[in-house]
Amino acid sequence: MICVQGKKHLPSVDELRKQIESIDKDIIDLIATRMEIADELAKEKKHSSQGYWDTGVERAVIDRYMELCEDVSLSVGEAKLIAEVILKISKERQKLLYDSEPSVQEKPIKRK
Ligand SMILES: O=C(O)C(=O)C[C@]1(C(=O)O)C=C[C@@H](O)C=C1
Repeated sequence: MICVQGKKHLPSVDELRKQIESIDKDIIDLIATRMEIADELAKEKKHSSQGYWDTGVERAVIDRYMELCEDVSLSVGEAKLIAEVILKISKERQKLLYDSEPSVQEKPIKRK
């Protein structure tokens, strides 16, 4: 709620849509940054001969989202759903990268 000259002013539909638009931009920026970091992680895991998916970490990510929702207006189910969608995208990208990025052994040795 916005106060104009001491009077309470209920935001209009347009104002609320503007707020949502701005938040959507932040969400996309943050998710894209998270995906870029997960891409890097996938490359590092491949270079150190680790598998690309880790179900233990995935469980911890979902639990983290479910705990984080306790302080905000999201239900546990909603937070879990968000975590699952993010993990689904992250894992698909990791698999693609893992399958395309050459491993240490496969990388050509640079000779001078
Ligand atoms: O922590 C990792 O090992 C990651 O690769 C990141 C991440 C994630 O996006 O949170 C992605 C795939 C794994 O299965 C688990 C977690």
